[in-house]
Amino acid sequence: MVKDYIDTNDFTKEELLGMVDLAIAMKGLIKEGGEYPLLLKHKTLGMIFQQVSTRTRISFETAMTDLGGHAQFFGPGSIQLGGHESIEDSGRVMGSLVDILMARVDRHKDVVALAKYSAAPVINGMSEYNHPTQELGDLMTMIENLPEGKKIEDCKFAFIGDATQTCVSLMFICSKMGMDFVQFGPKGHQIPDGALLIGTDEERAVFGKELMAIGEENCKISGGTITVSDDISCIEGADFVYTDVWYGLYDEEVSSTSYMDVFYPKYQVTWDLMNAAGPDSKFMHCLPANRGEEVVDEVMDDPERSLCWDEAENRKHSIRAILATLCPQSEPNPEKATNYRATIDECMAKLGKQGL
Ligand SMILES: NC(=O)NCCC[C@H](N)C(=O)O
Repeated sequence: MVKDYIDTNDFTKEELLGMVDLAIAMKGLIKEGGEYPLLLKHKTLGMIFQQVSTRTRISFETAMTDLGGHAQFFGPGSIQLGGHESIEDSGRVMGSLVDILMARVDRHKDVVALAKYSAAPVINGMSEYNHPTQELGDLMTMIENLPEGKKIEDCKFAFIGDATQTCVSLMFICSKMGMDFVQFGPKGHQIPDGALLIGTDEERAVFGKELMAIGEENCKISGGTITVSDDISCIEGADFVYTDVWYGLYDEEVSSTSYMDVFYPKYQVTWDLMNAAGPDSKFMHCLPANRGEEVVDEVMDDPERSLCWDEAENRKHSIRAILATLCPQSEPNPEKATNYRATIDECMAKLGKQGL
């Protein structure tokens, strides 16, 4: 398995499903009152955030505590990546000070560089390109809520609205799993347009084609399909209907047109839209939501068909599994440590204190 969790395309379908199995098992163990699985006792996670975060930060920090470890928070502005210290140097230094790192970055290339130079594994906590920890949590939520008689590869997934990094990420994981993925969104904001990515229209269009090519490669192996359309009939039969904000963390850099004019009302998730997918379709959202914009309250708060609260909780459960999978564990070796223990005892005795 690769060292870092930067992109789910670096993992096989089986490896990703293995992490979901681990996540569901640890969630069950803790919920049933079993002991916390202290798999990362004394391990430290360094968390770098160049963008704000609620779910991701809390999930990582809580997950480390649950596993017996500790998390350090470096908020926006507190650590430079490529400022007065180069990313190479920060990666080398931080990777030697902690056991595992996560970073939510302004630019995807920075989390890639961090991983290259850090000896410790690096987890991508979201970039302008993708959001792989959200992917695993969402896969877990779908697996826990499969329609009766269906396997994950039998399911259809409809993403409504803008081709955000969350949308692109869901295209990656759905195509990896062999699902039918649909983006129902307006032209100019579809995945092949590279809508959320930074750059000129031409650069984004080239990048959008590359994104589609990655998904299509996944489909060749998995048997999945990818459809992008501005015709609502494309969402018919969807088991999961997902949306994200129309104006997110990275849009300030690229968008000046009114997003309401582009998306409202056609791409708002209402009961009519949910029922156009099917009477039993389930609603999902990575959150935070702009209620009354991309989704109406009645859908988001529906106790039967909205999964978005379970989905938010599953961020923690899935991140626990990612950490347990990637963070190196220490093998205690009492015999080898004997000399060091004797020296420590001597030093402590000189200080008039108790040794080990
Ligand atoms: N659940 C999350 O981590 N949400 C992060 C916000 C994603 C949204 N597409 C944004 O860029 O603002």
